[in-house]
Amino acid sequence: MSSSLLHSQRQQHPLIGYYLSRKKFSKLRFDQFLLRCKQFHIDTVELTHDYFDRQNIRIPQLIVHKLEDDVSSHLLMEKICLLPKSSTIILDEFNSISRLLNRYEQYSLLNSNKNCYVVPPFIRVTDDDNKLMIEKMLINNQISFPIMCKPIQAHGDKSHDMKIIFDVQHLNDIDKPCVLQQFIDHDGILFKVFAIGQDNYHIVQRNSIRNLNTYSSRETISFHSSEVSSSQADHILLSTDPSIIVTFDHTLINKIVQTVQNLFELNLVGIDIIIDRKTGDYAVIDVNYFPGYEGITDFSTQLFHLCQQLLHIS
Ligand SMILES: Nc1ncnc2c1ncn2[C@@H]1O[C@H](COP(=O)(O)OP(=O)(O)OP(=O)(O)O)[C@@H](O)[C@H]1O
Ligand SMILES: O=P(O)(O)O[C@H]1[C@H](OP(=O)(O)O)[C@@H](OP(=O)(O)O)[C@@H](O)[C@@H](O)[C@@H]1OP(=O)(O)O
Ligand SMILES: [Mg+2]
Repeated sequence: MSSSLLHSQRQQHPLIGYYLSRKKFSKLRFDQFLLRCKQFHIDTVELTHDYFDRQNIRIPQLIVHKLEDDVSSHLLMEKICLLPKSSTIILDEFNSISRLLNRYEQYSLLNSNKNCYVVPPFIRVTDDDNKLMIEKMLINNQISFPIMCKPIQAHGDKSHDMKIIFDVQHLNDIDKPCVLQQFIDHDGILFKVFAIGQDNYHIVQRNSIRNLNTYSSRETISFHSSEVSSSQADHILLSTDPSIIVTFDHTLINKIVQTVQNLFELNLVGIDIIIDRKTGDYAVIDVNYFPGYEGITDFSTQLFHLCQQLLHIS
């Protein structure tokens, strides 16, 4: 076969572009996804901030990304936004992702369609709000202590430093801007729902913060989310009672996933759910785009199937 023919055949292969941090690449074992693409004659290319500035490049039919909040990511994002909508599918669309980047907006959107779940009551605190104003907002929104203080920004390095505040006297401990949210006792069990496209999700159970109704100290507790809800978490706040068993209703979770995915229009999404031990309500406490998928052994295969589906190839 002549080299020019080989070249033109190669041009026929679909092309997937990807942009992930080194850490994310290795945690997801993304090399296995790339290998699968190769086996199925799908070309892949790692995107760099200047990829689209180069001559004679191929435009990917699909882009898989988890862009960071840095200059390279921003430059690349600008270029991707200029691509014709009809030529490239973006996994996931920036517009969809932007709906959850601010925790207050994320919770407000969740609140707009909550027929199968609740969102623990929350308020937004800006740099301009003083203690008195915050106290008033808490009362108006029927939020009682303890409360969670979460950075307003939902993703990135500085977004996972949390605090639990136990009384009004400690309201000065909050870091603004933030969201203050009612702490819900949930028997120290968290359900992480990892979706990979529509109608394909996995439920992973993790340890979480124990019930605080009998917690005696009023001192503010600070922690990083990963200390309490990652698979390796081992924090004094975690539930240590192995006799507590929390079961969940599959049908309800199914409904929650569908509702949340439709609201945010995301393929790669993680939804964190706790069950209120007093009311039995299912509370959505966090929505993450392109999460870690830890515990999902064949993530690369499932991502590959999603790409095939989106590209209409099999
Ligand atoms: N309203 C709440 N009531 C009780 N516990 C909560 C509440 N909100 C959060 N938590 C606990 O705090 C942890 C971190 O909260 P959250 O999921 O909002 O943070 P995050 O930084 O967005 O986490 P992730 O790393 O999963 O993105 C949860 O996993 C859960 O254990
Ligand atoms: O790395 P991990 O496995 O902890 O994945 C976490 C992921 O970090 P990564 O994207 O750098 O992997 C986080 O992203 P940023 O908010 O920091 O952007 C966020 O999505 C967490 O919810 C994920 O934890 P999970 O919900 O899956 O437990
Ligand atoms: Mg989160």
